[in-house]
Amino acid sequence: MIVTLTPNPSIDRAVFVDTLDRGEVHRATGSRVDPGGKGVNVSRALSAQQAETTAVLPIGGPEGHLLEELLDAAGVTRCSVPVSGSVRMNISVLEPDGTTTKLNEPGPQLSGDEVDALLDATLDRAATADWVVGCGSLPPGAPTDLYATLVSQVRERGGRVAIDSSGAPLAAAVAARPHLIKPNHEELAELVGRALPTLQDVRDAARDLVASGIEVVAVSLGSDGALLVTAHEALHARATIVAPLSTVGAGDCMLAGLLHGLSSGLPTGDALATGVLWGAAAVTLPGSRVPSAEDLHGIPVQLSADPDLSITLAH
Ligand SMILES: Nc1ncnc2c1ncn2[C@@H]1O[C@H](COP(=O)(O)OP(=O)(O)O)[C@@H](O)[C@H]1O
Ligand SMILES: O=P(O)(O)OC[C@H]1O[C@](O)(COP(=O)(O)O)[C@@H](O)[C@@H]1O
Repeated sequence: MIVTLTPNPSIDRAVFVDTLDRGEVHRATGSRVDPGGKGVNVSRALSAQQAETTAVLPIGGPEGHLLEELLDAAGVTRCSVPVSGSVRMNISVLEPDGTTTKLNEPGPQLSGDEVDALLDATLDRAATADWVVGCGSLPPGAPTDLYATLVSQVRERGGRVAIDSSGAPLAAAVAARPHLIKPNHEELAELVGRALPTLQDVRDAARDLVASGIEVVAVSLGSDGALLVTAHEALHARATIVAPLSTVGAGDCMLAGLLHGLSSGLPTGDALATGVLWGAAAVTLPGSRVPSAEDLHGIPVQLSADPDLSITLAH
């Protein structure tokens, strides 16, 4: 069972336009609404593959009601923690060539009691979980060390904990030594404070983090797939998608597949390949739709234990 904590969930509204011109009126060609937030997406991706998961999240305001309805309709088991502010709405503007422009709101102000209630609800479920995962940005009022606290408390209880965040909350969590982190290329560069133009640069940065006490550093690299580094190996996997539709939530699906593989007892390489497959399948789908079992068919994944480290990464 995988428990996700999303301190700052969202309603994700994807709006489709022919081209995006700043300052102009646009007639959208379509739109869709999905439940959102990184941990929510991890739980959605797991549920869509019949894997056991519970999403812990704050719920407040009319957007909170809608989020609960959407999660119930998707069959995602949830633990809602009532809060006084409203869940945010994040907007993605999608152009036909796959270019995605995102507008993420800050989220509601949480009180200290609301933050404590979120942590307690997550830790209550930690005993029965293979993994506890803290994901996404923090809303106003949540302390920067929220994920660091989650890491220490799950560790104290003997559980395994993964973090997918960015900036200061990720840096604080890393100091508490989670078992796994899943930064993307940009988040890893920010974490280590330098540009990482090649796969070797990414491997070296991930190795430093492993040396600091994190067991698994899985770096998602967009169209370049993902690199997973442990004390013993550096594995690379990728899948080619010719016409990506939407990358929103691809990293969350990749993390869901990786954790599902690890908790099912797959060897690390196969777990990575599962993550890359789920991430690649996600980019073939509109908005932040998560892949079903059928969506995973026919996408070949190349896995290498000895990747060409000299390649320059796409971004
Ligand atoms: N253009 C693409 N082609 C193929 N796979 C992709 C593409 N973009 C993303 N992916 C898949 O989705 C995963 C996550 O993408 P990435 O953009 O790195 O994550 P994030 O959403 O966290 O920024 C990648 O590891 C890869 O498996
Ligand atoms: O918590 P953040 O960093 O604002 O991100 C939240 C947004 O990210 C998502 O989880 C999608 O993630 P990515 O596009 O980064 O893969 C959306 O569902 C949500 O709107």
